[in-house]
Amino acid sequence: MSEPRIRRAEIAIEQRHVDRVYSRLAELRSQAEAMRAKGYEIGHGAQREAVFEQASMLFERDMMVFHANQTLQTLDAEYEGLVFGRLDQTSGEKIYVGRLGIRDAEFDNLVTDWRAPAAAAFYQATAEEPMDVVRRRVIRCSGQNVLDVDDDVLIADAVPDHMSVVGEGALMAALGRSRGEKMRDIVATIQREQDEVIRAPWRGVTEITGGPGTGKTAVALHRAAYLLYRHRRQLGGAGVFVVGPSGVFTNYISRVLPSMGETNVELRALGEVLDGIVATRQDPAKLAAVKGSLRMRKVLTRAMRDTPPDVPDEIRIVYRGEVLKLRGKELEKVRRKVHSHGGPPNRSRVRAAEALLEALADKAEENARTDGRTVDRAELITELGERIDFHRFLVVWWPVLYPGEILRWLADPARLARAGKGVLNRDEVALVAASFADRVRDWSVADVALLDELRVLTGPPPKRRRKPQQIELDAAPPARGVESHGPHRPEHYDEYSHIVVDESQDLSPMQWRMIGRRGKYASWTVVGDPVQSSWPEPDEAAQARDQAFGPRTPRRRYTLRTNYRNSKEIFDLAARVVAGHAEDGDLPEAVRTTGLEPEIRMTDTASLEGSVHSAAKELLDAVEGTVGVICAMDRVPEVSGWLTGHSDERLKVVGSLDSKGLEYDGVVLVEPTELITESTTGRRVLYVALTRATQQLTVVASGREWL
Ligand SMILES: Nc1ncnc2c1ncn2[C@@H]1O[C@H](COP(=O)(O)OP(=O)(O)OP(=O)(O)O)[C@@H](O)[C@H]1O
Repeated sequence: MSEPRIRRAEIAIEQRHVDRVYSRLAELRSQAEAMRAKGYEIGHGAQREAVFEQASMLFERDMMVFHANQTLQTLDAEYEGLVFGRLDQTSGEKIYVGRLGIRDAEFDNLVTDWRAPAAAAFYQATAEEPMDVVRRRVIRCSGQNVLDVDDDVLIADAVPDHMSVVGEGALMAALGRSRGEKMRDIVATIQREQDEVIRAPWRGVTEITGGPGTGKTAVALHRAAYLLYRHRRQLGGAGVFVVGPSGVFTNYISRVLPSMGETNVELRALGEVLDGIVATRQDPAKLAAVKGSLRMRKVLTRAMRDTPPDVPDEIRIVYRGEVLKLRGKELEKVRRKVHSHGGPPNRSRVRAAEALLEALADKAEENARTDGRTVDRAELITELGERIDFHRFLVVWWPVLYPGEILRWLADPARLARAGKGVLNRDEVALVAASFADRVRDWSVADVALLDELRVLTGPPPKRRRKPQQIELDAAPPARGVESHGPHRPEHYDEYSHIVVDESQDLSPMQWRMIGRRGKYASWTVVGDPVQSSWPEPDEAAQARDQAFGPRTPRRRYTLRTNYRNSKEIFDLAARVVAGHAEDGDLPEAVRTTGLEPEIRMTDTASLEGSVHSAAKELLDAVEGTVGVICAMDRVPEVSGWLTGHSDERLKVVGSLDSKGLEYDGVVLVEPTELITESTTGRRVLYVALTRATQQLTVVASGREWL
């Protein structure tokens, strides 16, 4: 038989199995639907029963509906590409590998979950170590239709006469396909070195390093799915937290875990870690470096303890016909004394009241001494402590402190200089104060870590009294865990069982502290590439990172070395640009060639707009998937304006720092020299930008310095 006929015959064989799987899936679906309907029936019946019985029936109803919903949700999430692999073993046995395990009515395996130990050989077997696998087959489907198959023979001598072998490499085919707006999962083509990291033990700290495009993000997300499958009891309840650099990035990766049926994972950008705030604005690099440094702890502590603006600077209170007064300096001394105990100010009002009363008693004693009188100190303290005018003064003099308010105070350079004495230099004070001066601006990403630090330093504000909540007995409570927008957790939740940090090389020390607070009991997976780091103080960040991990052991480290994203032609240019800023061993090896060299288009400033416009148009015509136009952060609004004429949804304009972790089929890189000069680690930022393209890259530049 000719190769195309063999291929068609093999596709037909797999189609028969895939048909069996989907018809079994339809059966399971209708069983789950029937269970849900039965659950609701119990609920309806319950409305007519006594309250006690009602409660237990409601519980049963909720459990049934919850399980049925969960099954339906999983079945629907895994519907696309449900079966993707097949192993033929030396024993003659065959195993189908897929997104979830499915058995037929006789409990025989139709599909084995990719995370199950029985499926490990699909990823780990090689010709050197075949693990009893004769042929490994990747099956590519669209919906329920098998489109293609690709085989690897691992034990050539063991191939029986009737066994056909087709195709040449599912990986290369997958890498060559066009990219969409959202990242795809890679379950069908995970490579051995990646699989080892995905299946590494869950305890302790697992570090994944590697150059751009080596699949670090993909591996970390698949690891989260794997850990939840294998260790659901230990990790599922408290939950997994995934932190990425920006909202654009978390949106980009948001499809991967749900496509593997995982909804019990919270995905947040660094600007969204603190509940109630969504920050997307990036401070200029120099400012972000000051705000992110550990020195800010001292600055914030002092700022919080300083006298708040607008508090009264005198107390006058009449006690038994005599006016007792404490003025500015005396009041400041009392404030200092209260803070010297170190407790959070929002928990220290009672202590503040006591200290004020003591100071007033001292004052009364001082006055009395000059007149030769005596004062009953205890009586004075009790009497004044019950007075309404004393309490009115106390609440304004020792106000509840809110983190945002304290940061806004620091717009006053004199106040910031006091808080930053010996810690920040004059330029830094001016820079930081100016950034808080603009009240209309929302918080920046770097501010979020400062707000979180202050949240802990100030302590929780006293709770407002609320009306008791009405409990509606006949309203069906939503079953926990089945909402479409992920799990509900209490505010400022810090009990995650596993934390995944992506692009960790860019976390500032203050950001490490913020994430560390949420991982007090967690094991960690930390992903990064030191060569892509835009953080200027790596040692300080490493120290803060170690503190975040705490005593967690063991620590294991994996390095991924193959760049799956960029063509060799594109990566060679990126490697040239970063040469001298990275050790050779830190750069990955790109394995795919396209024959398309990146294009460097020289232009002058006046023609820049036209050149960018036409380069973007050409790439949109040339590639099937997305096109990213990457420029310096400051230029984003301008470049977006240039391209408003392009109505193609595949086109995106993105600032250099926001391009971290993303990828496009075609990239237009605007004025590379500006990326180098916009920060102290600019050459690395340029390296990141140059490694975003999977197929074609056009650099539009008015100079050659960057080369
Ligand atoms: N085994 C694989 N099979 C198919 N595609 C893969 C595989 N490994 C990685 N890829 C693809 O390579 C690209 C790069 O992966 P990913 O974004 O995870 O890399 P990264 O190391 O996080 O890169 P960066 O550091 O540049 O952000 C993605 O499109 C990913 O789907």
